[in-house]
Amino acid sequence: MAHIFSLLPDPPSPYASTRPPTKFPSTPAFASMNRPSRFEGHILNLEISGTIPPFLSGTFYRIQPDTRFPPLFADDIHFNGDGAVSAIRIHGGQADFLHRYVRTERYALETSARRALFGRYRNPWTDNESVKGVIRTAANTNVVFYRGMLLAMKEDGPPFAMDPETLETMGRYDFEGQITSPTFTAHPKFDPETGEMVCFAYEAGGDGADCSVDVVVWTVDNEGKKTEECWYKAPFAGMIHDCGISKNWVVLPLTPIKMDRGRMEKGGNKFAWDPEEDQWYGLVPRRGATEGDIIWFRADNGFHGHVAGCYELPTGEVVFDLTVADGNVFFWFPPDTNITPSDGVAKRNKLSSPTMRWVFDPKAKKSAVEYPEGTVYVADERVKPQISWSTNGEFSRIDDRYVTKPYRHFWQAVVDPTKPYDFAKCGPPAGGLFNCLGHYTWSDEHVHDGSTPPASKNGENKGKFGLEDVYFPGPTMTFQEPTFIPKEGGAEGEGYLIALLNHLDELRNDVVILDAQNLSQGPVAVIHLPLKVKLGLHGNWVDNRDIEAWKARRAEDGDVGPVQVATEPLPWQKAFIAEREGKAKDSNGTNGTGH
Ligand SMILES: C=Cc1ccc(O)c(OC)c1
Ligand SMILES: [Fe+2]
Repeated sequence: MAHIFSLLPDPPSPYASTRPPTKFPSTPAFASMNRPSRFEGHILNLEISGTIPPFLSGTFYRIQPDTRFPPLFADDIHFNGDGAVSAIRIHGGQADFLHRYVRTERYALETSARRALFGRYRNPWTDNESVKGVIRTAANTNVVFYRGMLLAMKEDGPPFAMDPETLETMGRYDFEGQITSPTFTAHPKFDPETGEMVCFAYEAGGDGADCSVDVVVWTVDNEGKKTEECWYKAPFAGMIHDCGISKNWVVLPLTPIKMDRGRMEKGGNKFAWDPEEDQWYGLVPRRGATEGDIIWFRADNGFHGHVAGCYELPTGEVVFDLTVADGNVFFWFPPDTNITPSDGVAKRNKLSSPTMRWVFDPKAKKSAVEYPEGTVYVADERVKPQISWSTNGEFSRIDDRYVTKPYRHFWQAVVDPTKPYDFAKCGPPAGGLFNCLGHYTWSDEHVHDGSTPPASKNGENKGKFGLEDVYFPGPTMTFQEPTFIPKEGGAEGEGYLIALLNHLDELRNDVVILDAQNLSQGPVAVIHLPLKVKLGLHGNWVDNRDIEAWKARRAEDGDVGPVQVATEPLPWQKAFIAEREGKAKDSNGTNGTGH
């Protein structure tokens, strides 16, 4: 309940215009579960209902945007908030909590100024002059355990390395100088057979804010050495948020929300939804690729969610499963014409978001098409989903030991609008009505391990394609992305599911742990947080043995040694500095030898 004083207008004051803004906007982007929390801290021994299996020993890392200063623009969006990482440590049936911001460059500068300096989401033309040339990422989308560090990542900039134990930020990470692109994905994938990390970046050609169509895909091997790098041209400057990897291929879903430099220079949005544009899928070889090896497959308009599985059929075709919504999920990036943002929210809440299976043929015929920014290699035939499972969820996760392989199980945060919702207590469901957790099991004929034929192709094949096991906790709660915890030595999908639960009435979070094979029976344990960590994006479970083993390897006398963070500005920053110095010389005339 808002305190009465917060409802009053600020009294007139002669000083009001000389100080930075002191309040967050009263928009939905800053309300309910998304009202900034802005704390850091540690809680020893959280309250628990039920019983955490005693053999679970590890940390559930999570990240959420949590804006620190009232934004420069009152219509600012959730995705522009500063990355804040939670670590829920589980050991011996007990749980502790640690929560800290990622110390990005943005964090440091805004702290010194005690105010917001960076403007709109991924639009440097809206920034304070003093931060031009600064890496502006908020590192707020994923936290990935990588070779003994925790990488906080957002797709508009490089990752930042944190200490997995203390959550102290060590600095920007450039893979020991091997990766210096301006942008880097928040969804790298790990090949469980080879230990390789396959990762990519889009808008990667220039300074990371110039709407370039350059896409790059890398592999970093099990020793941390970059072994593959290949650059491609996309048909337009859109978003490529997640990816899929099979043994030999990478799939890059290009979503029809489009950047426009002219719009950005005028202070507008980074992206606009284009309802007329296709959804595209780039298929590239994982090894030895050259620019012309990409095949861009086109399909009817749709909005990509997150990827479940990706693998190859015995015939060599590539199966790619992800949720695809039938409209603009990011309603805050409306089309340039013909729609008002409020229209957008209403429509978003009516979208359906099934899990679609696409099957791409690496031998598909393609043509080189000349685009203004370069050659794009487009498949001659359009594609359709092979099947569409009406799961109506998002944030698909699988048993990560099955990345690249035929898999059977996936889990999602699920929207079931037929279940009761207590609007009086909760108001509109911030972040979407993800009121259920779902476990889905593909039936035998849809697990193509070589023993069963694929389903009919390119049909309008909609419905259920296996078992559904769904948990609905009640009318005042929604879920965030679930993460699978494998049971040691267990078969695929045997283990637990862990997720943040939002109490929309109390504005507080719990952490639920469920038997991954039996969600509908409800949690085996609920860890109660005494506060709200907000709505976040992604998380990962890291076994304590991995944390300990890497701690030893990263010690001064360990075989790998301490993490080496970036020591030099990125190439785009060096070019920016050189250009600025050049301009300064030209304008003040001190360079007498100049041209
Ligand atoms: C789909 C999630 C998504 C995509 C782009 C982002 O910048 C982001 O920030 C939190 C989140
Ligand atoms: Fe994501």
